[in-house]
Amino acid sequence: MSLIEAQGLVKRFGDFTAVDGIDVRVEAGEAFGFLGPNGAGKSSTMRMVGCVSPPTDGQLRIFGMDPVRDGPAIRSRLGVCPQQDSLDLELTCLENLTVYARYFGIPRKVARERARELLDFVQLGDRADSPVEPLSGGMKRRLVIARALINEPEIVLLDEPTTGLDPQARHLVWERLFRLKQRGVTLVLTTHYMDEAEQLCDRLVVMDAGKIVAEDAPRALIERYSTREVVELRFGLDGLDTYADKLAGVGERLEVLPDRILLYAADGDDAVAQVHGRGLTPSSVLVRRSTLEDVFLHLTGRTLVD
Ligand SMILES: Nc1ncnc2c1ncn2[C@@H]1O[C@H](COP(=O)(O)OP(=O)(O)OP(=O)(O)O)[C@@H](O)[C@H]1O
Repeated sequence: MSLIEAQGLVKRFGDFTAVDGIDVRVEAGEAFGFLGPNGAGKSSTMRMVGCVSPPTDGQLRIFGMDPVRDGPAIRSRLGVCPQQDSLDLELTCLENLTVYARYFGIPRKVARERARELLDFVQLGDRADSPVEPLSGGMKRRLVIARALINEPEIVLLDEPTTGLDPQARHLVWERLFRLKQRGVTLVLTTHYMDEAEQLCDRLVVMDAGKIVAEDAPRALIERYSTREVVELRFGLDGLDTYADKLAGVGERLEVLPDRILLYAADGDDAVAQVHGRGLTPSSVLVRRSTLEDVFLHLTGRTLVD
């Protein structure tokens, strides 16, 4: 049995359809991602899975149960890290965890022991008795992860786990999430960062405008929808379409963005030689590996982050 199973899942707000008939299966022990730009319907999906927002239509089963009928039973086995940290700023780090533990009816002594272990796990052991307010954004995010683990959940839902964090803080969060996965916890996360999706997810769905446009392992998606390498060419901002016409036939495909042209080719250096062979002199040339951003661009014609 899959831990999460959605079929034709729909969420509407009035006339607006935020989630438009998606099919998803999440298996035990995997890290599963919803990748898409702002407004794609990722959070709305997570809120349905978290049993805080009832589906408008379709089927949803979590641990084989119905989120509307069996919400409390499902929630007792879920850990939730919402997009907004929602910590109690006046309490200490430890108290934030022990107070949260009460919602699950965890005995006080057990809660305190677990809270201390979890604070160590997220590298906040030395902050147990400090107030939350002065913590950095990255520390607060790790505290929310610790809080989400207080009921020893089988699935942890993470809505944009590193949005707003600096690179170093993001890496610390990623590293803790890797550890969690190693412990056998199933992770379900949303992100609009393609590097986060590539780093963390075993499998993901690409979402756009409420629909799933592709599903697979990150590498498999890149192999299917992009080329091995990409050449980024800059010529100044004007006349990119004219340059694109002159580049017809170089590489397998090209995309014109507002500030650059992307040439998709198995061999980037070979493509660059062809660009020069056509008498073109870009102001900058960058050869890089394809990413999920290229997959998204190919599937939707738009970039993930504007
Ligand atoms: N309670 C609501 N009432 C009306 N519209 C909503 C509501 N919640 C979400 N929406 C709309 O549904 C769409 C999808 O929102 P959702 O938050 O699920 O997207 P998302 O992919 O998670 O993006 P973000 O990263 O910005 O949260 C958006 O256009 C949003 O404005």
